[in-house]
Amino acid sequence: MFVIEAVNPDVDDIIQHKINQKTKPLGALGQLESLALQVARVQYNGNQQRLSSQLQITKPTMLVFAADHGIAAYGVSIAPSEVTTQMVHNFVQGGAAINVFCRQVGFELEIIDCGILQPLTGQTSVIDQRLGAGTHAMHLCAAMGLEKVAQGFELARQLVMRHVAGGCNLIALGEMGIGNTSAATAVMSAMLNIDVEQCVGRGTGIDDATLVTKTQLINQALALHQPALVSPEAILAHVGGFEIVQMTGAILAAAEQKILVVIDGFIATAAALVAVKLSPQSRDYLIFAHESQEQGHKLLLQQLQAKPLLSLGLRLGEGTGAALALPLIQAAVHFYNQMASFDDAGVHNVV
Ligand SMILES: Cc1cc2ncn([C@H]3O[C@H](COP(=O)(O)O)[C@@H](O)[C@H]3O)c2cc1C
Ligand SMILES: O=C(O)c1cccnc1
Repeated sequence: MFVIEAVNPDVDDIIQHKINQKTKPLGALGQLESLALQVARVQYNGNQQRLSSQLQITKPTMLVFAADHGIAAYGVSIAPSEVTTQMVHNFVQGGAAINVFCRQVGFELEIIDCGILQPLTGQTSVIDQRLGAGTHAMHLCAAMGLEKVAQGFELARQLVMRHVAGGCNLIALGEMGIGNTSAATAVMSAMLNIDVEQCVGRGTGIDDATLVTKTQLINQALALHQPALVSPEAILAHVGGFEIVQMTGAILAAAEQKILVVIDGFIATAAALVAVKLSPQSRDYLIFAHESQEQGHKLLLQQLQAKPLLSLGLRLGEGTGAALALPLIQAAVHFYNQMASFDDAGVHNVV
């Protein structure tokens, strides 16, 4: 369905040489160097002619996908599902952490209702891409039908294509959905065939008793659907969520459009895992912003061979870690564009 090409590696050596010739000891900008290489690979895509143009990040856009989860009614979170809608309202008012950080770093922010329980009433800036009023409780029946996955992918693709047509060349993905660390855990466990106990965590900060319930319900869901979990799409349908589906679609669409995608925390990384399973080529376009506090995130990142830029002990989601990573991505772009080479600066004799 998505046509995704890996980045063309033909000018990789030239890019790496340019980075190596900057006036600094070899490798001294650490992870910013691999980040600059990644941005340059994506933006030049093997094209010699393009090498003379500067790297640039244009209209960086944070897409926050919101949805509710049936399992949230069974005691897996610190908050009830109503808080999802309340937080979406907060996003619209500009008062949430993601609003603050997006304003600070220069991200455009767009909120997408993928299926919260109670849609906001009246005229709002929220994009309506609803797949339902929350998913079904996954430990009792499939979270959604398979057709919702295809529908969600297509809605996300149209959304990303609109942004690319408007001049955006970097998107970041965040989410809001009470209970969605449960869905992301189930997706991770099913995709990787790893025990739930190794994937599950405390989400927004649940206590020991709630963690026991959460683990048990996720195990129950996976046992119930086991025979049907035959493909990434089937896993999304049975134990995923509307926002996880649309984040997966947005990643695939961004890779199709050959633009960079910044991945936030555990839930967004679970969507990235599904996207990379569906299209290994999409991995080239992904920047992993941070390692969150969620227990399974480290293992999930390892499985994707991802080395995140930040580790701040965040456990919020919303795209907050991805927002905070934008200045680092810009720093990589700026050093690549602006730093003098040894020849330019007349600096020599560095071994
Ligand atoms: C007030 C509030 C604001 C949030 N903003 C993001 N999340 C985060 O917490 C949820 C996932 O955690 P769990 O699976 O434990 O419910 C998601 O909505 C996520 O974005 C929030 C959670 C709360 C309570
Ligand atoms: O890592 C995340 O994305 C995360 C962790 C806890 C709660 N919400 C999101």
